[in-house]
Amino acid sequence: MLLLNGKETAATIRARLKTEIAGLVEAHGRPPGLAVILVGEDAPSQVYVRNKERACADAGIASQTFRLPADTPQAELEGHIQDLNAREDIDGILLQLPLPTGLDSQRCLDLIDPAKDVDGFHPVNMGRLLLNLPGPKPCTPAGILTLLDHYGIDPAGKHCVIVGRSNIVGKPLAQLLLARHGTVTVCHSRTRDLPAITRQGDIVCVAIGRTGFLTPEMVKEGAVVVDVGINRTDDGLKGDADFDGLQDKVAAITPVPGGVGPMTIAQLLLNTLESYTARVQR
Ligand SMILES: Nc1nc2c(c(=O)[nH]1)N[C@@H](CN(C=O)c1ccc(C(=O)N[C@@H](CCC(=O)O)C(=O)O)cc1)CN2
Repeated sequence: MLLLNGKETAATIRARLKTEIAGLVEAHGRPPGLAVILVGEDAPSQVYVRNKERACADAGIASQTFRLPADTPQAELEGHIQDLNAREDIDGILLQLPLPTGLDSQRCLDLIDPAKDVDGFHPVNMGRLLLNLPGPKPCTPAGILTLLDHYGIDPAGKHCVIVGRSNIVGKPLAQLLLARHGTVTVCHSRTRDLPAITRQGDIVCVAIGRTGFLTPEMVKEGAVVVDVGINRTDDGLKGDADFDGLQDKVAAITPVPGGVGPMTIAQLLLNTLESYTARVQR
């Protein structure tokens, strides 16, 4: 069984980016700038944002986090986004999701300048993804593709089964795998006889937020399992896949923690660098 080590792979990418960014700062006189907006007190989001801040600092990206209270009015939040759209030193804007109840995340995402949309969630960039045009790719799905590439796992011709149809993971992942010539099936809460479908998967990606949901009976011998779930349990962080049970059956699997999560952050740095490069070359 091959362990798809996202922590190590992300570290390699981040080291390369650090060198590249140092050269670009010399050439252009300023570092890439990332603005992160974090609204409310969601505990996992605080962890993810802190990890993003640390990764940026290490790579030489100037990141600023705007921490806003959970009762921030929609109009005020939208005002912040518009201010950041106008700032020359900001190349990327990221709105950490989920937002507290009562705030309309789609309206906010729609407002982010597509050229600064380092999450790739703006409808224009989602459309570009669908059409296979250049543009920022959502960080988790793009990070998964980079991880598969790193280990020489090519989705071309493979049956890729995705469990979960979120805008952040399932849908964009389906497009990226399709663009890489995978045969893609997206399953969700209304899918009938899910195990019969996951058992067909050469690559099975699970992103539904239920601890240990994907069991050995649900995958075929020699499948590749990509676990996107991060569930906080009394036994620590657990994925959506039963890692221990699957180990002896699969050809490769991502761990949680240390699998897809660190790749999400590496991809954010890549997207920020791309946005910066495009803006300094205008
Ligand atoms: N604006 C966005 N919001 C959210 C995204 C996103 O891509 N953009 N994705 C997820 C959360 N996420 C990024 O923000 C994210 C998830 C996990 C990790 C990570 O480093 N995981 C570590 C464990 C960290 C821990 O919890 O202790 C791992 O798996 O090893 C980074 C980013 C939802 N929101």
